[in-house]
Formats: sequence, structure tokens, C-alpha cells
Amino acid sequence: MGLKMRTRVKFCGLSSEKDIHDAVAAGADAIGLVLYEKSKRYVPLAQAAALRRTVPAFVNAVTLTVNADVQSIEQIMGTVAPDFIQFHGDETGAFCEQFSYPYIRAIRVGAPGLTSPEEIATAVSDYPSARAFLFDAYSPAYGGAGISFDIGLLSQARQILPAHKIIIAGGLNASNIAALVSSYRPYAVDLSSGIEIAPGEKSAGKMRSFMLALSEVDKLHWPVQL
Ligand SMILES: O=C(O)c1ccccc1NCC(=O)[C@H](O)[C@H](O)COP(=O)(O)O
Repeated sequence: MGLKMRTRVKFCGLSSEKDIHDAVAAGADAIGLVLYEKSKRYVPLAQAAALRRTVPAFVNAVTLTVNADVQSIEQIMGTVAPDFIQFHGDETGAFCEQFSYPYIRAIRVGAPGLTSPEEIATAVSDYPSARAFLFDAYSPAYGGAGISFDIGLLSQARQILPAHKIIIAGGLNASNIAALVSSYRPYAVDLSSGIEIAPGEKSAGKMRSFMLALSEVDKLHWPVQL
């Protein structure tokens, strides 16, 4: 991979056409639809399919599931046809690989068995076809908790993964993105709580503020060799 001119962004947990319009207008590269019933950002299958159709060309649609069964995943593939499925639960490598569908594996840093650089690197090797790994903070709610993790724990994973397979998530917002980009220079970032007024309620203003803060710090670091 060549030069990175800017940090890619996925805004997650969008649940209306307006959210998607606002995210695209702000400059998001990808949007996430949460098909996990226990989430405050849950969208049912039919709604996810309708929302997916409003995502314009050159912006990726990502569906997110937590420990969904095979039939549900197949329904999502057939009905929503996302660009990527994001597995955000306790799914094994074999489970994720069986669909032969582009997927992103979430690694919940700090979960039992994912507390050291060695354990995290080992976990990554279980998902050979993953298009990317979304490193998130561990929370009992599985995700969207607005909490960060110690990025130093990715040291070994970073040695074995190409840079473009690393997405950083967990508690990101307009106030802390500059520090992350300056210190870590991630290929891509993902956030949900940081662009909300209340859980599940997205804010166009916060999306714009985030993208502005990111573009300011990106400019300082152009170009970055990946
Ligand atoms: O967003 C949710 O409600 C959610 C629920 C269960 C599993 C994953 C979930 N979100 C996944 C994401 O990709 C979030 O953007 C990621 O966890 C970061 O969230 P935040 O810390 O709120 O920015």
C-alpha cells in the first residue's frame, strides 16, 4: 500500500435517512447499521435494507451483528447486501469465514483472553480473510459504549497486520481524535457515541466537528507511508 493522505472514517449506529445524509455530507467513508436487538441503535432488517439503499456510491455500508445465527447472517447478506459484515460478538474465525463474504472482525480489547499484546495478536490470526480488524474497548454491552482502550496493547497486532487492516474505535470524538492521529496514524477510525447528543441520537453538528478536527490533524501528517 502506498501513501495515506487522510484517515478514513466510519460513523456507526445510524438509524435514519437523515443520519446517513448527514454522515455522507460530513465526509464519512462508511456508515454502520446495527442489527443487534439489544443496542439502542438497533435497526430491524427491513429498515436496514431500506437505509442501505440510500447510501451513495463510493460510501461503504457496513452491517453489525453480535452473535447472530447463520440464518440471520444469510438474511442480511441477501436483503441488505452490505459492503461488509462487521462481526462484533464472540464469533469464531470458522463462523465468520463460512459465508465467504467480505467481513470486518471487531476485537474487543480488554475482554477476557484479550488483555495482552500477545493474546490480541493471536486472536487476529484466527480470522485470515478479514478485510480489516476494528479494535474497540471491551464493554459488557459489546460496543458503542464510548470508552477507550490502551492502544499500546496493539503493538504485536500492528507488526503482523498491514496498516490498512487496522481500524481504531472506542470513545473517539472531536476532542481526542488529534491525539490519536498524531501518536498512532491509523488507517481508519470508527465512532458512534462521539457523534451523538444522546445514545442513538446522532448529531449532524458533531459529525461535522469531528471531520473538521480530523482534517486539521491529517494535514499536519501528510503524507504517511502505509
Ligand atoms: O453501537 C452499538 O450500540 C453497538 C452495540 C453492540 C455492539 C457494537 C456496537 N457498536 C459498534 C461500533 O462499531 C461502535 O462504533 C464502536 O463500538 C465504538 O463505539 P463508541 O465508543 O461509542 O464510539
